[in-house]
Amino acid sequence: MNKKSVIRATGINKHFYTPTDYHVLRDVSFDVHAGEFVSIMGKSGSGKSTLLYILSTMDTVYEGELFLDDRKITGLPAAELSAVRNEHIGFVFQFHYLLEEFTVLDNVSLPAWKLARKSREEIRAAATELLKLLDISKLADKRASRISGGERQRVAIARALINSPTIIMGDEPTGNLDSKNADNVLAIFRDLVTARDLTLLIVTHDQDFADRTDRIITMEDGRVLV
Ligand SMILES: Nc1ncnc2c1ncn2[C@@H]1O[C@H](COP(=O)(O)OP(=O)(O)OP(=O)(O)O)[C@@H](O)[C@H]1O
Repeated sequence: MNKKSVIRATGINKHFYTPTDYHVLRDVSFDVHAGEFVSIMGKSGSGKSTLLYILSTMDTVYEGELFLDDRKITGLPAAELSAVRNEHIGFVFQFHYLLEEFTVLDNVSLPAWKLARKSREEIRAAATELLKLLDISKLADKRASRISGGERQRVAIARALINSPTIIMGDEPTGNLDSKNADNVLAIFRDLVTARDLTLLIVTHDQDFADRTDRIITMEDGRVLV
C-alpha cells in the first residue's frame, strides 16, 4: 500500500547557541504516513522534544525542510503557519495545561472558540460529542481543578480533537499516569487512528506504550537511528 506522507522531515539540523554552539539535531529525516501511530523514543537529551517542537511548527529556526500533508511548511509566514497548525495539528502534553477555573466542556471548546469557524452552539455540540467519545460526559460541568490525572488526560485529548486535526502530536502524554490510565490512553489513541483516520506522533519514555505503536523512531545524540 502506498500511503501518502503526512509528516516529512528532510535533513533537519538545529543548533542552540546558548551558551556555545550546540548541534542538537543532526540531519534528521523521516516520513510518517497517513494513519500511522508512531512513537519517538530516545535517552533524555537526545533531542526528542526539540524535534517535536519543530514538527509542530512552533519552532521555525532550523535547517532542512518540513512538509505536513504534502505542503512545504518551512519558510511559511507566521500567519500561514498558525493557520496550518490550527487546521492540521492537535497537541497532547504531559502537563495538560487545562484552565483550572474553566469547566471541562469549556476547556475542550477553547481551541474552537479561538479558531472562530463555528458558532458557539456548534462548538458546544462538537465538544459534547467528544466528551462522549472519551467517556467523560459526566465531567462536562466540573471545573478542571476538580478532576483526576487520568480524567485530565482525556480532557486534553478531547481538546486536541476539537478542531478536527489530521495529526495528533504528543509529548509524554502518559508521563504522569499510572499504568492503568496509560493503557487507557493508548487504547483511546489506537481507536482514534481507526475511527477518525488520524496520524499520531508521540514522544514517550514508556517502552510498553511504544511497543504497542505501529513504529518506533529512535533518537540518539540528535540523530534518528535507522
Ligand atoms: N533552549 C535551549 N538552549 C540550549 N540547549 C537546549 C535548549 N533546549 C534544549 N536544549 C538541550 O538540547 C538537548 C536536547 O533537549 P530535548 O529537550 O530535545 O531532549 P529530549 O530528548 O526531549 O529529553 P527528555 O527526554 O529529557 O525530555 C539537551 O541537551 C538540552 O539540554
